[in-house]
Amino acid sequence: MAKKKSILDLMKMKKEGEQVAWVTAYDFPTAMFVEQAGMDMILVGDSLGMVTLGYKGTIPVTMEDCISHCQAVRRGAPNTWIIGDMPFGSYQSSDEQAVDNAVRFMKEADVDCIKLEGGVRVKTRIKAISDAGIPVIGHIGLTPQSSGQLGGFKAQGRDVKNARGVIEDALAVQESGAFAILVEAVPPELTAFITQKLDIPVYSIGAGACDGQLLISSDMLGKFQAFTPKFVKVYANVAEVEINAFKEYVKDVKEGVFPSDDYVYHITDPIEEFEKLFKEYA
Ligand SMILES: Nc1nc(=O)c2c([nH]1)NC[C@@H]1CN(c3ccc(C(=O)N[C@@H](CCC(=O)O)C(=O)O)cc3)CN21
Ligand SMILES: CC(C)C(=O)C(=O)O
Ligand SMILES: [Mg+2]
Repeated sequence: MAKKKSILDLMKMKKEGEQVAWVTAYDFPTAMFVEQAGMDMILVGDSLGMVTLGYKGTIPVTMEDCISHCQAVRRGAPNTWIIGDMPFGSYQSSDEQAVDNAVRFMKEADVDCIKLEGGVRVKTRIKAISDAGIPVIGHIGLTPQSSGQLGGFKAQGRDVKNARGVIEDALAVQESGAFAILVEAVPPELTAFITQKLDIPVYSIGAGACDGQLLISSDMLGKFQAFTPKFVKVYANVAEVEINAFKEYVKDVKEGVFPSDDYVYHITDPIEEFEKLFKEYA
């Protein structure tokens, strides 16, 4: 089994040009499979609200939801770098609130670092959490928790005015002490510029080439049916596999094909003894 990565390994990978591959996971079995596949990191995204709980967005997700999913993922992937995703409302009020909740992720869920959304406007939050000794990943570009302000889940930085804002956010994240940054849904030209401008690793979800790539596991496995962002490469159709299996089971049950003799427990006393017992109670 591969040794769990440290922050130094991630820095070294950037320096040596080795790409970092990561996905989201939300539950114990997926975490096990991801670790067995040799993934570099796992994000327990607040996207769990959409892909495992069925919410329309990430706003309703609570600290308790995140902690409980992080715990399940840690049990499944004890040797993988795990990122806890701070949910909406867990760092918006104050630096103190942000530190308290980041500490909860570390103490209660044994994550390796936390991620939070925003650039310029969360500078003091990133600094406060970093100063508490907790590694922080920034998250800029399309920030789903503020999709209301962005007018929906819309790609960012496509015009020069908006791209300036993304660059300012990237600089703010690095200055504040984050050890890495995730850029979501911006054009590859902008990501490339940010990657050569910053010293810290730059990772992408839907933002083209840089130091590593993230995808939502449910999207790449074909398990999320509400929508599929343009940037998702679909590697499997797990929904189809599951639906077909459930259909077959329904058919077997209705037709009395299941359970056949292979799927029952056999008696250990002679049948005559059982018949006597049944007669006694008949
Ligand atoms: N399952 C899942 N996968 C994701 O990648 C994901 C989530 N959920 N939830 C939170 C955010 C939202 N994501 C998205 C969603 C849509 C686009 C997208 O391609 N938007 C279109 C516009 C759609 C519209 O017209 O509103 C675009 O061109 O920007 C990008 C990222 C990424 N994140
Ligand atoms: C969309 C990604 C980057 C995320 O933050 C999540 O999965 O919650
Ligand atoms: Mg998130």
